[in-house]
Amino acid sequence: MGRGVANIIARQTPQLAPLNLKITRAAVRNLTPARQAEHPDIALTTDALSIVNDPNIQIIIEVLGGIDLPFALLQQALKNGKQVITANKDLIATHGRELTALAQQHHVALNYEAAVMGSIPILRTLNTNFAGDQITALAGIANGTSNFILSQMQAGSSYTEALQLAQQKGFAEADPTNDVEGLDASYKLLILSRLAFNLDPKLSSIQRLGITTLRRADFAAADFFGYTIKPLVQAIRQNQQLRLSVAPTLVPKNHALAGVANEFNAIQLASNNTNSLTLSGPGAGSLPTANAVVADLQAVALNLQAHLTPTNAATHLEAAENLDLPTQQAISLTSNGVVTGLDVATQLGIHGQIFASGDQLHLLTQAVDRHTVAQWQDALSHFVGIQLHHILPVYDPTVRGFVEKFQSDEKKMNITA
Ligand SMILES: NC(=O)C1=CN([C@@H]2O[C@H](COP(=O)(O)OP(=O)(O)OC[C@H]3O[C@@H](n4cnc5c(N)ncnc54)[C@H](OP(=O)(O)O)[C@@H]3O)[C@@H](O)[C@H]2O)C=CC1
Ligand SMILES: N[C@@H](CC=O)C(=O)O
Repeated sequence: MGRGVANIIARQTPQLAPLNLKITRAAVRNLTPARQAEHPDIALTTDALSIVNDPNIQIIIEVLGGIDLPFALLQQALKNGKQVITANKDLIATHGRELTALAQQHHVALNYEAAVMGSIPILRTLNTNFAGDQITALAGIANGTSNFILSQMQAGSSYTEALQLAQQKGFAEADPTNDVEGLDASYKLLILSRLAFNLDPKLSSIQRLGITTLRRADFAAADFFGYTIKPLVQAIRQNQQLRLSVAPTLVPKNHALAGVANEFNAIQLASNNTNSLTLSGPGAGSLPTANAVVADLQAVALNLQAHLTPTNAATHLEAAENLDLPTQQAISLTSNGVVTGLDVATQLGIHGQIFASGDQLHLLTQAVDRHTVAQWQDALSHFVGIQLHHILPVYDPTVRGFVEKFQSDEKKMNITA
């Protein structure tokens, strides 16, 4: 992404030109004469700390990745009075509070729009558009790599092929484990929760499930039940309580989020005044996410020009408690050919629908609480003749304040049907 930022700044658009922005130094891990020759105006170094301590530099943009090194670098940068921009959700989710406090203390900016949902200006929207409103829930797709992989699998690719393509296209993290295990989206959900609800949930309070156990059979079953599968982040607020989840989730086929494909991300906010607001755009990739970094850069540079002291969001956060809401589930199993879906449903007390295809069994269940899901998981892992693949949640937009929009979508479908 660093290259994307440099390319955009070099274009000197009419909005950027008057700001006189110039990249003078950049840190890379592998420095070669050929690489330096590609960027004659930028002094490359492998010593990132020397940039942070350079008195001639006003603004630091961190796009290295990781947690410990950027944390040390950005602490030093803020103490040195530099404006800081980062795209690093791992860092902001983990140490955002300390860094924000440090930025406040030194009267400098700490901006991180690119860290959440790439090109979508969601943090700016949360910071500026809901002053007189209260957000009650949010739902969306926050990881481009997972959405890309699931979209490609639905179109016929294997998981491995799809992941390799996501890596080639620069969507995945250097180590894609965080993408496919839902940790990247969880970090983004923590940051969103702070800005949307002024609450500070713990990473461990997120019900998290990765996409690695999904198979093509799951898409066929979801389709039969009237759904598609999307890597969804969800947050529902009731007073000081939050229900947070990151999981491949069955989304009704007629819902707006079902149509968000490949590396695109989207977010729907439910609030008291606006009911439902949806934003969508590329969530990963060099230029779209660099665009968000440059938007932060413009804001910081305009503040510097106007000698304004920046304000940093989410400084007074309250602890969040866990909320449990009954949710429908989709159970995916392989049978030995003797055990039927009805056997499983009867044994577990499931009232729902069954889809069987060869030895693959899928059950769409009634809404249950977390405790029941855990009991089912335990029972199915000991069930003779059955192999459990996963239990996925089902998205119910009516629970979270998107009621009117969802109903109007349904009416539209009925009229055209
Ligand atoms: N890719 C995307 O779509 C998005 C990424 N992000 C975030 O942006 C950050 C960067 O991601 P991305 O651009 O994909 O990552 P890359 O791995 O492509 O780029 C990281 C850059 O940082 C340099 N670097 C890493 N470690 C060091 C170090 N110790 N000292 C000096 N230079 C170092 C690397 O140098 P070298 O080239 O020599 O290895 C490389 O140029 C991450 O925090 C990521 O989560 C956020 C939104 C979207
Ligand atoms: N790896 C991330 C990049 C952007 O945050 C993703 O796939 O969404």
